[in-house]
This record gives sequence, C-alpha cells and structure tokens, in this order.
Amino acid sequence: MSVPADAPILTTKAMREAEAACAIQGTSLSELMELAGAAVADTARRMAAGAPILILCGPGNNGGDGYVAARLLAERGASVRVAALAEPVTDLAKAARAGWSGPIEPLNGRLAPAPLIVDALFGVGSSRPISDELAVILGHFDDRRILAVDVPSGVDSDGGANWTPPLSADVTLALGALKPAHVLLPTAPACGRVLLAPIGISASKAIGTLPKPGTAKPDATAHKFNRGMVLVFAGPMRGAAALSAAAALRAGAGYVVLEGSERAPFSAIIAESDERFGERLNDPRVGAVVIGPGFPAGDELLFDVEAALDSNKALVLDAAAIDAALPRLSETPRNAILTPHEGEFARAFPQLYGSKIDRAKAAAARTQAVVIYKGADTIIAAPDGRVAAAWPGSPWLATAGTGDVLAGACGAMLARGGDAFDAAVAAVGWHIAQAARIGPGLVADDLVRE
Ligand SMILES: NC(=O)C1=CN([C@@H]2O[C@H](COP(=O)(O)OP(=O)(O)OC[C@H]3O[C@@H](n4cnc5c(N)ncnc54)[C@H](OP(=O)(O)O)[C@@H]3O)[C@@H](O)[C@H]2O)[C@@H](O)CC1
Ligand SMILES: Nc1ncnc2c1ncn2[C@@H]1O[C@H](COP(=O)(O)OP(=O)(O)O)[C@@H](O)[C@H]1O
Ligand SMILES: [K+]
Repeated sequence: MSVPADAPILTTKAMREAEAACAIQGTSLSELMELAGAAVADTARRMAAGAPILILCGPGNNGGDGYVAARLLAERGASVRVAALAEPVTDLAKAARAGWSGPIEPLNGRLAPAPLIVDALFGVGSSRPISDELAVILGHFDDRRILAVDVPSGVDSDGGANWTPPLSADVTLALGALKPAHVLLPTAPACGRVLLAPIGISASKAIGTLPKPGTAKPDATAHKFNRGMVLVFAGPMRGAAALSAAAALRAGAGYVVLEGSERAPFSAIIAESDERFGERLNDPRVGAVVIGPGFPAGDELLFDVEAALDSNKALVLDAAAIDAALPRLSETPRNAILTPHEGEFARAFPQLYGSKIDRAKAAAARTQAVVIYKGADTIIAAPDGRVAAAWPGSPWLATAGTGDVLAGACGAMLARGGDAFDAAVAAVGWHIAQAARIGPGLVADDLVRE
C-alpha cells in the first residue's frame, strides 16, 4: 500500500469545481476523459503484461473512462473485453461507448474473468453502497489482479460514509487528484497502491499527502539553544514524559529540560525540580512546552496546563492535557499542536460530523490549534484549512508509548520556531520514517535510540 507523496486530495465538490475551471480554460470534459482513459489504458497494459484484460463499465463517466481505455488498448493490440452493468447515462459516457467497436458482455454471474480486471463501475459519483447482488458477482473476481479507475467501486470517495468495496484493488489510478477515500479508513487499504494521473486538472493542495521527510540538517552556525529548547512536563507516569523528552532530543531539539529527575533517559537531558522547572517557563530561550504524556486528568495536570498556557509559549498538548486546555485554547491564539488519538478526539470534540478530514478541520478551527488526529490514517489539520494525510503510516507504530514519542518530536519541531502545521507535518513524517527504519519488533523506546 502506498500513495504518492505531496499529492493533492480533492473532495467530490472540489473535483467538480476543478473540472469546471478546466472547461473555462479551454479543456473540455471529453478531452479530460480521453486523457483519463489513456492513463487507464497505460496502467492496465503495464499490469497485464500481455495477458487478457476485462474492463467492467458502469453507467456514468467512470464507465466512460473504461470504454475509452478499451478502445485505446484494442488499438494497441491488447486482448481486451468489455462488460457493462447498464447502458451509459451521461453524454460523455455514451460518446465513449460509441467509440468502442467490440462486443459488450452483460455483467452477471456467468461472466468469464480475465487475469486483469479493470474496475470502471463507479467513481466519485458513487451514491450508495454496492447492492448485495452486484457484490456477489464481483466477488468472483477477487482472486484476479484488480485495477480500480479513480476509486474502487463502492467507496464514498469523500470518506464520510464507511462503505467498504466488495473488490479490493491491487492498484488504484486516481484521476486528476487523490480523493479522501484513498487515505482514510476503512477504504484506504482497499485501494492498494495508489497512482496519480494528473490529466491536466489544476488541483489546490490545501489538502494533500505528506511530503517526503527532509533531513533537517542543522545550520552550519547552529547553537544548542537556537536548534530549539523544549520543556517537558512529567506527570505521575514518568516513563511517558521520559520518552517524549528523548524523542525531542532525537528529533533535533538542541536542549531538553524534563521536570523531575528519576527517569531522565539520556545524560544530555536536564532534569529539574518543580520550582526550577517552573522558572524555565519564563526563559525566553524556551521554544516549546510538551504536556500530557503520562499525565492522568486531575488537579495536578490542570495546574500545570494553566501554567503552560500562562507562559504564552508554543505548546504540544497530548492526552488529558487536551481537555484541560480546551476552554482557554482559542482565547489567545498561539502556536499549539494537539495530538489526540481516536478516543481522546471523541471526548474532546463530540458532535463533529463528516469524514475524519472534516472532523479534524473542524477541531482545528474551533481550537485555533493544529490538530494531529492520530491513528493508522493520521490527519493533520490547521485552523486555516490546510490538511495533510499520513496514510499509509507504519503499522509497527501500533504499540504503547509511540504517541509519547510523537508528542516529543512535535516539541522539537515547534521549538525551532515557524509554522505549527509545518512542525506537525515534519514530526509525523519523522515518526513514520523512524518506524519504517526499525520495522519488525519495534517498541517505543527504539524510536528514540540511535
Ligand atoms: N473529475 C474529472 O475531472 C474527471 C472524471 N472522470 C471520471 O468520471 C467519474 C465520475 O463520473 P460520474 O460523476 O458520472 O459518476 P460515476 O462515478 O460514474 O457514477 C455515477 C453513476 O453510477 C450510478 N451509481 C452510483 N452508485 C451506485 C451504486 N452503488 N449502485 C448502482 N449505481 C450506482 C449513479 O446512479 P444514481 O446514483 O444517479 O442512481 C450514476 O449513474 C470519475 O470518478 C472519473 O472516473 C474522467 O472521465 C474525466 C475527468
Ligand atoms: N496501524 C497503525 N499504522 C500507523 N500508525 C499507527 C497505527 N496505530 C497507531 N499508530 C500511530 O502510533 C501512535 C500511537 O499513539 P497513542 O495512541 O497516543 O499511543 P500511546 O498513548 O500508547 O503513546 C500514533 O502516532 C498513531 O498515529
Ligand atoms: K471504479
């Protein structure tokens, strides 16, 4: 499973707007369909490697792409058959259908398969889950190589409805831009390897996939304080804060101070008493404060969160510290990153609706903070509407303590100064890259070791 890095993601509404803008600039929808069909044909040819191809066409423009691809494949001498679920209903699909001169087989339980199946049944126009009857017919093909056109049929491309498609794709060819369904659960795993065919649509990158992580080499004139100084509050479970502090150091902070002394993970981490630590909140060199890891809700946490908020420093708020800070967060806009997992998000932001992207955006707007809504399909959202999707992360991260590591990495990236969204994106990228490097057997401590 993979998605292209730094690629735009468009909802259906945004896609229709981009299509309309294309038409105004002089590229007709039929030209777009020709480009889309050509990209499908190219990908199918490569996947089939000379073996026969069966294209399943639906009634809308997704089916239209299928007919165009069939015509182009036949022109190039490929062995290609077409089966249709229904007659085309759009003018574009009718025209594309008219361009295919071969036979059209009915899509029913007697349809003979082929080594490569091209799923051009439904794309961004999917309006409901696939019927049980069609799901059974498609089930006959699930041992074949599957190329899905735009999205696997039967997903809600905006990711709001949790429909799961009956056929999982080996490759999904996204047309013009990626769609939320390619990067959100439960549909992303069914997309397989996602490829992007640009087809000339100019897509805004307000929502996109993670960029490739950069190597943030320190400036030649770097000094430990200007690389970023991070304060980490330790709650009663000191191991969690120790992981965050170690992660901050590993992720590039020049100086890390941890409250309390028993569990400083590296000799380079300065462990300080409550009083001395409290004074540090006024230290102008401190670039970011991390609070929440290892800190259950309670008076002690509330007290420390208040102190952190009063300091006006950039903040990373994790776990119970998110709830504790919520009432005051939007009061004074500041650089802040919240890192809730699913349960913490539901508790802090009940009654948000829509896809995970919609909900993360709403939470960011409400708190005026950057939200890293964690999980296998992590979403990072900024108050100004920017969103980055981290699918596929590393499943080796599904182990206790990795969230504490992410909070520390966020502290390091934030302490350098600059934009909190960029810091969050860099931290999530660093986290995934570390996990990918370690792989099997990963435990959270490994992420902060050499
Ligand atoms: N964006 C671009 O720039 C370009 C986009 N292009 C392509 O167009 C695609 C979008 O096409 P589209 O809008 O015509 O919708 P599409 O996905 O074919 O489906 C609509 C039809 O399916 C039906 N239907 C839906 N769900 C169903 C179900 N569960 N079970 C049964 N029927 C169901 C629905 O019926 P209805 O809901 O109206 O009853 C309607 O008839 C896009 O994904 C891309 O491939 C490229 O060609 C060019 C550039
Ligand atoms: N299946 C998965 N694939 C990718 N990343 C995952 C997966 N499961 C968990 N993660 C990541 O691991 C981290 C777990 O954080 P969290 O749930 O807060 O754990 P903890 O509180 O034990 O530290 C998050 O960054 C999350 O995005
Ligand atoms: K499809």
